Amino acid sequence: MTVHERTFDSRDALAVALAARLAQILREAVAARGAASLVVPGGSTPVAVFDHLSRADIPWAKVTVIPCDERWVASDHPDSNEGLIRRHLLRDKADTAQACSLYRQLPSPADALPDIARALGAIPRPFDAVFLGMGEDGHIASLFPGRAETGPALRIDAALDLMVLTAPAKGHPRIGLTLRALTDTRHLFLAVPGAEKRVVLAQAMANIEKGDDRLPLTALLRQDRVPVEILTCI
Ligand SMILES: O=C(O)[C@H](O)[C@@H](O)[C@H](O)[C@H](O)COP(=O)(O)O
Repeated sequence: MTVHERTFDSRDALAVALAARLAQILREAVAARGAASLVVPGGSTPVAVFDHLSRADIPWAKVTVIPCDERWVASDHPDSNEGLIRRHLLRDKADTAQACSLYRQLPSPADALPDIARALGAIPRPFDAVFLGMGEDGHIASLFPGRAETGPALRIDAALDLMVLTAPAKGHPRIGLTLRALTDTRHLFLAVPGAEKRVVLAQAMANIEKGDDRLPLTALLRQDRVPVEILTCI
């Protein structure tokens, strides 16, 4: 377990710093390997980061952006994470970047799993950067506490990259990357904006010592595949 934490005075200061760090990683990745990959979260946290990052001078045509998870809706649906990426990140200087869609026009995520797994498998690994948010219930991506699907998806040694949430308590069915896939990266960033989330982060950290795995966030912090760079703000 390796965790580095930086605290910022505001959400925008956090977004500016994270966007600059991601831009540097992507630029260096393209220079070194001719291509770059970036996994990003949905929700509200990434919007300011995307807006700043979309203005960075990067060979964006060589960059592939992958949602860490997706709600089972088309990209023009307001709840779509791919739609969020296209509206806020793949514009301005970043309009030539590639988006890897985790959605297919099929009845359920399970129907599309083989095709999406094939598309994801075609992206060189490890990813260059994974950027995650967190929920106040300690979830990351679509790895929710207390859900039957989460246990197998948190096993780092499991040979699966994707997990499916079929009948969520509320909202849409989902598909998402497993902890194994989320940690198969050169750099991993976790944004934790606001006092409430910082309380949950502290609890997740404390749970490591207690061997309490109820929060998926604890499994992310405890793994030793990649250091977790945490950015927090009040
Ligand atoms: O698809 C999603 O909703 C995200 O991948 C999810 O895991 C998100 O990171 C958290 O729910 C935090 O969301 P906020 O940034 O809106 O607090």
